[in-house]
Amino acid sequence: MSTTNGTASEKTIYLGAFAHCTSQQEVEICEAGAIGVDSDGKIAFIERDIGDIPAYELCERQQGWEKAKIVEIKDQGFFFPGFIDTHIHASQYPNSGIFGKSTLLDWLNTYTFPLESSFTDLAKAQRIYARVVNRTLSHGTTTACYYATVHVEATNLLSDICLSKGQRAFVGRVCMDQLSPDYYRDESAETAIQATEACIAHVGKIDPKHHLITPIITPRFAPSCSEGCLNALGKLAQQTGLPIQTHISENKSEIELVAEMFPSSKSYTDVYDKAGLLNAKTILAHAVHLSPEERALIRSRDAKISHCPASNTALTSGAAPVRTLLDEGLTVGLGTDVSGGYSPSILEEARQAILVSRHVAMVDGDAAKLSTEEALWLATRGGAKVVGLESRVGGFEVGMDWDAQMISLDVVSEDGEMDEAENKGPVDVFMWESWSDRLNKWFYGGDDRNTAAVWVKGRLVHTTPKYRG
Ligand SMILES: O=c1[nH]c(=O)c2nc[nH]c2[nH]1
Ligand SMILES: [Zn+2]
Repeated sequence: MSTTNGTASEKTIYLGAFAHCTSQQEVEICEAGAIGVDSDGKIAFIERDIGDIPAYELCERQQGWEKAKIVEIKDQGFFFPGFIDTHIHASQYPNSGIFGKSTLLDWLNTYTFPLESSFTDLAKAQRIYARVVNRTLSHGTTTACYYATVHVEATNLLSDICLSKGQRAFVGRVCMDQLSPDYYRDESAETAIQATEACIAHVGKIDPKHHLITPIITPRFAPSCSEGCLNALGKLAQQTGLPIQTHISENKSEIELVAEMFPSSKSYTDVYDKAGLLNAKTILAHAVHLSPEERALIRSRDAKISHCPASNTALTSGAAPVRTLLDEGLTVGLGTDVSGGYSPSILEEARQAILVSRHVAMVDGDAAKLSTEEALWLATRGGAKVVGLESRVGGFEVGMDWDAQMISLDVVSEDGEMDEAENKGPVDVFMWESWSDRLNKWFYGGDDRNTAAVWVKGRLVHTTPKYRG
């Protein structure tokens, strides 16, 4: 049962192992836990060592929880916070995996603009957006920062779909009034602003308090926006207090283009800063080739970074220096950047973050390597900070929302057999592994077949047959 504001209506106690990041370097694994979630979808209590206490006794122990529903992990799995995708193009989902040998600027013209321009067709938009929301939920993404297209109706449809399916989402109508094809662009800065305001007004009607859906101001990137458009979007951000998302410093040709197009700006970052688009609610995707001065400016404005390693590798954009970004105190999360990135899975993105950090380490030294714990931190707590929701999601603490996933692992029996009908996941557990080993096996080998169930604000938004709640 869900209420209109997208929260659970039944008190529930989640029983079994749970894991979450307690710092950038540490994952707490609790083998026998109990997490009580109230009717608003908020965590009301956490018990860390319930031992063999039966479920009914647990309910009686907590005043007012006698009739609570119990959801128990029955295999060797664990609860984990939902993932946060800080940068994904919902409209590009059908192009996942289609990029050939292209690099950013020809990729946009060859693959991306033709697909995005077709979102005048609302039936097509409905089909694609329903699919991408289902798919990301099935991979455990409880919060997503979406780019839609320039089309107001289709962008509003994406907001409607996220709301009805219960995914927490930031939905951006893309602004692009220059250097874009004639068949796909805003006529002028004024029309870009009007269309953005129309999308903001729509969310104001369907979710006025932004319980789940928040509009996000979205200049595509500096080359596709005139100075007038950037300035007007900066003003709109200031008037509304809404967050901002854009791309920065992804590819060397793009950076040269920005320098040519904005000769009075000191850097790519300065273009956004001058327009009033660089503040604590700004999400900058990629940030591969930033200079030390640009990183210092971003830090001073408290703007956030979405690291998109799969996309950066696929489009040969470069390897973002994540260790440097973190050491300098910048806030970083992960973005799938579908369809520059080929996968809608943040777990896959976290693995890619680790592998890319190895490539950086081969040049810069071992300190550049990210650990499993750090990658999981970026996927949850880091992402939560990037979207300004760190007090509500990304971990398990009293008062936070129950945005969570149930991870299930298949257990190989004593004789080496498995019930193939029941066990279809990619990760086998032999029961001699430590909990930390199990977490690593899921991290490197797992996929959506391990994501048995997903909740947002306590509302069950995705299940597989593995879920027996
Ligand atoms: O990865 C990217 N995807 C895009 O759609 C885009 N547009 C501008 N710059 C971009 N980078
Ligand atoms: Zn992108």
